[in-house]
Amino acid sequence: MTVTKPPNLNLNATLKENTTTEVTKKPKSPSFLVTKISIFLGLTLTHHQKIRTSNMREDEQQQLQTAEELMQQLRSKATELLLREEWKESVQVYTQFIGLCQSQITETKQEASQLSKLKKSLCLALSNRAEARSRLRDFDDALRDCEQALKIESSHFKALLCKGKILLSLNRYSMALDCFKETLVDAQASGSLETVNGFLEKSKKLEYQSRTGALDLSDWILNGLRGKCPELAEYIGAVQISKSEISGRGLFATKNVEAGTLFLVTKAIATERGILSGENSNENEQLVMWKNFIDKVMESISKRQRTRHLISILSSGDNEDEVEVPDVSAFRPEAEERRSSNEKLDMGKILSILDVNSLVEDAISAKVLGKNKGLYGVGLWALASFINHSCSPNARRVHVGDYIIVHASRDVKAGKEITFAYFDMLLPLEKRKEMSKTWGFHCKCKRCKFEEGMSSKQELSEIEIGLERGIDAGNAVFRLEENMKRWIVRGKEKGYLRASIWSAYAETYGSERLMKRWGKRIPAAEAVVDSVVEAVGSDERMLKVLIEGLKGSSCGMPEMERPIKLGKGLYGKLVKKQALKSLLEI
Ligand SMILES: C[S@@+](CC[C@H](N)C(=O)[O-])C[C@H]1O[C@@H](n2cnc3c(N)ncnc32)[C@H](O)[C@@H]1O
Repeated sequence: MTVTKPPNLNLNATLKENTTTEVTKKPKSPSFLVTKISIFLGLTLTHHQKIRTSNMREDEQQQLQTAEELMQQLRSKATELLLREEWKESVQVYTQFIGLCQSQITETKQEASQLSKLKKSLCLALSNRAEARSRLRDFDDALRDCEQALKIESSHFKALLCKGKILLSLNRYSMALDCFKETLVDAQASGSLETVNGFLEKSKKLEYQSRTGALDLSDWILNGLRGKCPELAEYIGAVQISKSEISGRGLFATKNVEAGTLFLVTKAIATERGILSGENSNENEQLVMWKNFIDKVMESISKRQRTRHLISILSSGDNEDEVEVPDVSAFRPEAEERRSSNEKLDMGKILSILDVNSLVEDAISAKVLGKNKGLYGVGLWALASFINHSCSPNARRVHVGDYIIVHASRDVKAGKEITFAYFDMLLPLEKRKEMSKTWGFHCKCKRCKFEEGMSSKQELSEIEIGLERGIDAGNAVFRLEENMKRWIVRGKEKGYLRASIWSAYAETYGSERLMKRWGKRIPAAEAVVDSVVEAVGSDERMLKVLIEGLKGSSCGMPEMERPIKLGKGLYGKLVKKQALKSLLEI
């Protein structure tokens, strides 16, 4: 919406000084405010100049009248700005109005009827300022405005409606639901029944989702991910934060779950997205995106005490084993707001925290639903930041809009640490070491420890080097399989080594020529896929091999169950079986 500012109202410049005027501060005297505000706003000065020059001459009545006139002008300016969606300026003018109104109430003698009129005006102004503040995503202050308005009039329709909307934005669904229920009383009279019912439905749906984790994105997915992303609710499943053997703290399952089960759904503290110019994308493009991302995080910290607190408990990479282990309940949207701001959080620390915890949405180990191709995204998700990396992960992340959904990519037992891959784990040890180095750590996962123990095996490095130099993929697979028999490698460990040269397996199973030559001397694709999935969880590339194999055979229903299970590990329980089939194109 393009709008021009009203004439004579250079609010940005003139009101700067007043932007910090808070309703909680002690109100200034009416005459002081009247004069000051009039000058700032360039309103009808003659009256107020009179007040200033003949301060003592004017009687109280005249002052009241003047204040009333000024309040009227302020109110209409603020309303005009609100309608123009000039939120910041509207907050500023409402702040002036509210200050004046409060001082009229507390510091001047008013008749009962006049006092009640003033209180009504104050309530409305507080509700309107809350609306403008919430549009600026200044939710803490907006909520305070609503609460102040509701202290004056507990059933004030606009304040309740605005409070409900803010609570929804803060993902406090059950509180929002209660709030909207209260607005029902006056909704009919104010002609807003339909709006209120819409909000009621929405909060009911989200409250249920956040309690049960029951998400169903089937329709949206079957519809080709077109249109707006579905609305999601934050959800925390059977998880807790504890000390990790990998490093510092980690997230742990508190009960046995099967592949596909949701662990958590959380909204980003901030995200930044942009289209990079593909292979030619230069460092500058990414730097600009990161700068914007950091700005957004900073803004969020400055506006919300809770964000500040949550960020302050994330790892900055230093002394990770000594930092406190927070309770997972601190991440529930309805958790008590922390009012204290004694957390030390300077710019240097914030940058380290972002460095350690930010995730790139379209990493190979993540799934992004409903986003244009080529869109690069980075974000910070507080609770997901406690998930350590593993090269044999048991969870995956799916990105939908600003939400991250973390689910089990294979069955997970109670008490096990939940891990996902920060980078591609279908690579040999040395390549993965290089990747973890760029993340600033030396990977201590079970698979890396096992493969480090195998590094003395000359044959293994010969296979890897051979592959880099372009030896026949089938030959590499054959050699690894034969060597594993000799080394007596079993179970999951077989899966680890196979995962390390997965590209050779995929190439072999996908090539008629290679299968003709090696097919009878290497294990069947399904058995290899099963062992790799068991070791490192579901991945699209294994699914591809499986589906290609199935397409080539006349498969019956039992064979379909395998890709469906793999698909669940990939997409979680976000999609019903039918939608999953169409997603997998089977
Ligand atoms: C997003 S945080 C994960 C949570 C972190 N452990 C904590 O206590 O807050 C990422 C940091 O955890 C540590 N980390 C994660 N995965 C690891 C791994 N596989 N091996 C060693 N350190 C790891 C690294 O210090 C990394 O910078």
